Amino acid sequence: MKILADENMPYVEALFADVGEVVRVDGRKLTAEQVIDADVLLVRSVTQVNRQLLALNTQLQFVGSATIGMDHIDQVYLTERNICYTNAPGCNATAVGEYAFIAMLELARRFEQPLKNKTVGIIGAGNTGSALQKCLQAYGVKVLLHDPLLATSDDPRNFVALDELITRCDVISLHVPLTKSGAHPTWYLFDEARLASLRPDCWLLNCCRGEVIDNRALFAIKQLRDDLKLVLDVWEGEPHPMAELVPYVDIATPHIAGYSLEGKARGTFMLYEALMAHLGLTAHKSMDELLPPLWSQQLNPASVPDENALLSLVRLVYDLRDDDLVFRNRFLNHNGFDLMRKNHKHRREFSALRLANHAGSDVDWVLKLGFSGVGL
Ligand SMILES: NC(=O)c1ccc[n+]([C@@H]2O[C@H](COP(=O)([O-])OP(=O)(O)OC[C@H]3O[C@@H](n4cnc5c(N)ncnc54)[C@H](O)[C@@H]3O)[C@@H](O)[C@H]2O)c1
Ligand SMILES: O=C(O)[C@H](O)[C@H](O)COP(=O)(O)O
Repeated sequence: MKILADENMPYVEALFADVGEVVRVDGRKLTAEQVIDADVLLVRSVTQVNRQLLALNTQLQFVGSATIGMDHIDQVYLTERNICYTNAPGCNATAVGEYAFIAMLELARRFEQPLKNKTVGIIGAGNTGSALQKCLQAYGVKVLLHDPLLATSDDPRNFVALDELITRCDVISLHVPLTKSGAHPTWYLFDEARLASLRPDCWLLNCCRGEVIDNRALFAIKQLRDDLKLVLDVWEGEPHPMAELVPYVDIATPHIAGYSLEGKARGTFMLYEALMAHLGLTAHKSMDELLPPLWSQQLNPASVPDENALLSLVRLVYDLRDDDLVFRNRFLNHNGFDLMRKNHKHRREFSALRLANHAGSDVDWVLKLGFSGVGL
């Protein structure tokens, strides 16, 4: 069995080598000729899996994408061809939730506006939106949710209309899939009119797909409104972000919000489990065997963190400023965006750090954020 796998997907050999021959490929440049004799295709968000890519292949039986987003997979075509396909829902949700939370703490410090006093609106309350909600609520920040699909499901949470969320929220974080059709399309959800309606001093974060915000309109509005603060991990037209926009973005990264080692390992592992099920085999490997220990696994904090100390604590796990700096220095280089993603040193999630022997303080909320505890 020939397994074609993106070169930037970790742990493929560890999990798939005894299922078949693993061949690594550059997912962005993958051609129909390379796919001709593949039985299994393991991709990331940069590979368009469609009629054109699979034109020469008659034996493909399984496509796995180690991502949450599915906008690069032509699901109708794969169904037509009777090819089994899957993604990895939720694999990097914690990473994205923690990224957005850390980004808010960074803005709070930089602009001297405590996060604790703000109301945060989450648009799209699925896996990544809920992971952010968990962090914010653990820290005691007021959260409003907008998700028209979940609002009409049996989800017990309260949801508000989009316009109400925009009117009431100081911070807005986007967590929707990119869709162009259906009852609630998200393509340019934040167009010129919506951007213009953001509250004074609003912080806008996009960790889902670049095209959910009209980037030209965003650039135009930033010329007029210095009060808006922006965190963009995703960009319209990746891998070529709009160069003029970058200097106006307060935290800018190359689509790596989901790049925790745990998230990446979980993504590959979910595909391993799905392929084994598809082949009728038992998945006997475990994800825990894959992850190395954190450089420092245990910390004995001096006091329960206030917002500044909390930021210092989360920076131990992930210093977002490093990724922002690298992005500004390199995004205009040839192939810069993709190289930053390829060479990204995946961070760890909060759970990799254990807080120990805390002197009788209430650390419950820190644990609820996702840190582990020892002897607390
Ligand atoms: N930056 C990154 O590294 C990164 C990582 C993971 C996911 N993503 C992107 O984020 C998206 C969301 O991920 P997720 O795991 O939360 O997905 P999810 O499917 O768990 O949740 C998405 C939610 O959005 C809701 N939704 C759909 N249309 C909406 C609309 N018009 N308005 C409001 N809500 C709407 C859905 O009902 C769903 O609950 C993915 O599709 C992917 O494109 C980016
Ligand atoms: O949809 C997703 O899961 C994310 O956008 C994911 O982090 C994209 O990363 P990639 O597959 O391009 O490595």
